[in-house]
Amino acid sequence: MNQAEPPLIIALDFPTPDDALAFVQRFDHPEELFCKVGMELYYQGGPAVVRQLQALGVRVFLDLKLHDIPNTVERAARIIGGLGVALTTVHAQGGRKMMAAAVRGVRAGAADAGVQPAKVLAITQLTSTSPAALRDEQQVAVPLPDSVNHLAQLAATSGLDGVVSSAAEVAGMRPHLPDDFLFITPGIRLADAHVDDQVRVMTPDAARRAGSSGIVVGRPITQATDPVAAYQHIKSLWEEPIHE
Ligand SMILES: O=C(O)c1cc(=O)[nH]c(=O)n1[C@@H]1O[C@H](COP(=O)(O)O)[C@@H](O)[C@H]1O
Repeated sequence: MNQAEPPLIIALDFPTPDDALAFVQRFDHPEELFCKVGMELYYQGGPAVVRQLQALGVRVFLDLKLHDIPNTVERAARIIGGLGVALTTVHAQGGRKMMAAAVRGVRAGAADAGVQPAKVLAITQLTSTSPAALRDEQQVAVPLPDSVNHLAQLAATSGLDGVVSSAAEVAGMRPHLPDDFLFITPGIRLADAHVDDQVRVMTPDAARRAGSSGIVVGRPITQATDPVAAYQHIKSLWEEPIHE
């Protein structure tokens, strides 16, 4: 992957490091991949699985969605910062002080280890959250896109580099945020495909047109009969030139 291109990030939601590494090695050029290590794989494989992927040249998004008091988050983020990953996440709902603490922690850890600091993304509203669940379960009275937009602005003014949301909310947020702010969007499905537990979904090409900076795709690739072909197909849709 040309690193200047907006990335297609594969969510390596596998139960063991062996599964994840075997998956990555199906590709002729693992060094062209950008992969997400989430809770399932990290809780089993720890920092070692991150380092094994990095040794294959894979760029890593370590998605642990930190959400705790600022001191705890800062100390955990310091360890993440030392791993030399490209991206990491915290929950915007932890608030301004917690998000700022995460950025401080990541930067301190990166400086200690002599690596580039990860960009820190805020989770806004999970793509599995429906407007009804936001209203009835979380008791958030504003429409879902307004809540996402509010959390994105809170993240930006807390020093974060971007947000995670559905691609459906990107166009509404962009005008209110800095030009280099990142909009990383999971909840990607091909047209007419099973959405699994996702609610706010978009196709790869619609996400691109909506202004996503990068997409995260898991099961449509990892559970495909031919994952390499599925990756290439989704990548070609994502990278299709936009015709206005
Ligand atoms: O932080 C994330 O990456 C994330 C945020 C979100 O709102 N929704 C979401 O699906 N994700 C992650 O994106 C991936 C989506 O996987 P699939 O639904 O299998 O494509 C999973 O690893 C989720 O943990």
